[in-house]
Amino acid sequence: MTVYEVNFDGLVGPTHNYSGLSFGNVASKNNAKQIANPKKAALQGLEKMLAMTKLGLKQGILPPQVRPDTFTLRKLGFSGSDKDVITKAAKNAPQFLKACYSASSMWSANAATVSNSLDCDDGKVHFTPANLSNKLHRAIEAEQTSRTFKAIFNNTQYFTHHEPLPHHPLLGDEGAANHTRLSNSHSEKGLSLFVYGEDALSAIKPKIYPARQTLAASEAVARAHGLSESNCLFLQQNPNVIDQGVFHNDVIAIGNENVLLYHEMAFYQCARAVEAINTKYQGDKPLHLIEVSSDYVSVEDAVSSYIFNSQLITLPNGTMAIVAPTECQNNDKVATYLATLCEANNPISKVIYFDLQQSMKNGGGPACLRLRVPLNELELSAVVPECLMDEAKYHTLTAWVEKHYRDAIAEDDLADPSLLVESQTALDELSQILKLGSIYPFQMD
Ligand SMILES: N=C(N)NCCC[C@H](NC(=O)CCC(=O)O)C(=O)O
Repeated sequence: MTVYEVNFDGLVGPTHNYSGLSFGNVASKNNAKQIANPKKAALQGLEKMLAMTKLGLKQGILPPQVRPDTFTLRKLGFSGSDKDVITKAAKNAPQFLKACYSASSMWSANAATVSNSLDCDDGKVHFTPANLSNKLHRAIEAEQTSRTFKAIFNNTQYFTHHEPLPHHPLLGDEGAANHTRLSNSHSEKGLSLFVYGEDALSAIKPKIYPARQTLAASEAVARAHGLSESNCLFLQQNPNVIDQGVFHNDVIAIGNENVLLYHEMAFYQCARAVEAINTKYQGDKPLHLIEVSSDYVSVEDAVSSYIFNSQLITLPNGTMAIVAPTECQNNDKVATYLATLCEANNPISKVIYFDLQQSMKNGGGPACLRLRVPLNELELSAVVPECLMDEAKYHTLTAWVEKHYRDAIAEDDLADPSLLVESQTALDELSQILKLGSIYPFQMD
């Protein structure tokens, strides 16, 4: 049966802002305190989703989380009405208020690790929401992510949902941003490549920035999903590139079916890592391991342009395309490299550029904005259909964004309690558009 890679993009939430929350993510730090445009951010994301459907791909939509997260603020000791909670947090702990206001669930590559049912011992699609333990503003996503997935993929005949791993430094899990799958095609068994930032038992670690994904977490996810040893490979990310701002593997490598595009500095002991991939790969189609030398694209250019955070997609005609941010087009070296790549002997035939600047300024490129969910036709028919994109849904959602979103949010706006009311009103309406029922805590009171 054909398996489609269905990209579920995180719809940008109404509180999108730049708070400099992600230590180790260069863009987040550089753009902190700038004025964000949530309306533009959401429309840029929807544009990409619609374009994917026009290319003939299946496209899903993941609703944003509710922000500000007053439930977390209450756990932190702020009490009274919601208005009181926000006012007190703004005055006494602005850093916590910012964490509870982040629209970071848009970066759905970090929402979960998802395994193709062909790879899992029980023949079901497995989901493990990422605990995102390394950053407070992201760690608070896990609970709602679980609820949302259970609502969208709500058929136990096809889908198995695991709990996020426990929050502990040994078990930091950042989801699919550190997982890719190599295979003849999505419709055949594949090799799961898990890339971790650190192993607690080893001294090989970054020195400046945190490694967010641990080996123990990757192993636990593979175990829970029932992946076989012969179909999994655990590789360490090069700690030196983490220290240059490569906070997830998807900022330095991207895979799709029988192609892996990676920077020569991506992996710890890169030559050995590549040998291990070659040895374990079981497909009979040639595996294209495309190494990008620093002579063509430096790590610095990779981080500023996000070339590896492109989506590598298989088009209906069997060739592949790279969906890249316009920052790549604006960097001569990177644009030249991409043009050359399309001419070379590999399945990649074209580059499609998107303006995703609002998300990019927080370190989130095209690949961060989507979670790959491999689904065969039966599994796809079990997904809540309203969560799949088409032209009509695009128009409904753009109208919804135009109605509810602000076009500017600055740091001081976070103290304004009316933003909470606007956000909840918008999401209440969205959960009805997507026919998801009451998935948000404020709807359950
Ligand atoms: N590479 C992938 N898959 N995802 C990118 C996530 C970007 C996100 N940025 C932020 O959370 C910044 C929020 C702020 O600073 O306001 C992060 O660092 O976790």
